Amino acid sequence: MELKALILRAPGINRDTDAALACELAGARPERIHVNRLAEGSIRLADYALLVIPGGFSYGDHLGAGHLLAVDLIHRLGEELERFVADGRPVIGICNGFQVLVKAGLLPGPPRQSPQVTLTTNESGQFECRWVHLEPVPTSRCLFTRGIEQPIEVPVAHGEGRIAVRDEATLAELEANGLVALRYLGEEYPANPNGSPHRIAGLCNAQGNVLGLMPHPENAVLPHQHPRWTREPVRREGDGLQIFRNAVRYAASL
Ligand SMILES: NC(=O)CC[C@H](N)C(=O)O
Repeated sequence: MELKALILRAPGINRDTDAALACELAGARPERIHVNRLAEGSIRLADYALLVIPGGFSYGDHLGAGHLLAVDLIHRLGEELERFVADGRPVIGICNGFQVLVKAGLLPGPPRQSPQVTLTTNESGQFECRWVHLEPVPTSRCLFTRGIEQPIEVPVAHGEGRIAVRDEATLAELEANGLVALRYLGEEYPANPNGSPHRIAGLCNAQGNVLGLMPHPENAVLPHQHPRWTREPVRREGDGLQIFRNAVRYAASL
């Protein structure tokens, strides 16, 4: 049976069709659903195998990117979301979606009273838009990066992608618990586009079924999306597709 992926829509989210294409290429059936349809109960999150919170500028990035959509989700759909995560179903938040998951307390999770981790303005003080190299962390618990052994190339496009942690102990805890899923391949700007400590590009939860990342794997699924596609040996597909395929494969195994 074909697995259904829920691609969340909300005011200002703009990469939902890209995320839908990535899910489709990975073998799932994407449905782009507005947050209000879920909140009013006409659509149930529990009927889906996979949840994607795409990138964009939800609610105009007011009060900090992802903040208002996080508040919206927690207040209107908090229990459903927590159940979805507890059931082990895959959730991926991309860029603005990552910011939403962090600000909702779902990453690194479990929800805590006082957040230890947040995402804030890039060290450069400006919006950063370019392709970057990412290395999956082999010791991570993340199900989305399993089996990806080589660095991957995907684009970034964000203004608030720098991980900020409460203290060094929090950072050490993220590392020790296998919650760092992806790193930028290079410490210095522009390889590390936002100045995140430990080159962190993506975090997962302790169960490994929730991944948030600043880069956009959904924009690196087709060979010709790569900026050098005419100048390098022909690719079969974009590097980012592996992440979606892993999610679909895992969801099918549940
Ligand atoms: N592409 C995105 O999702 C951008 C996220 C957010 N609006 C930022 O600028 O940081």
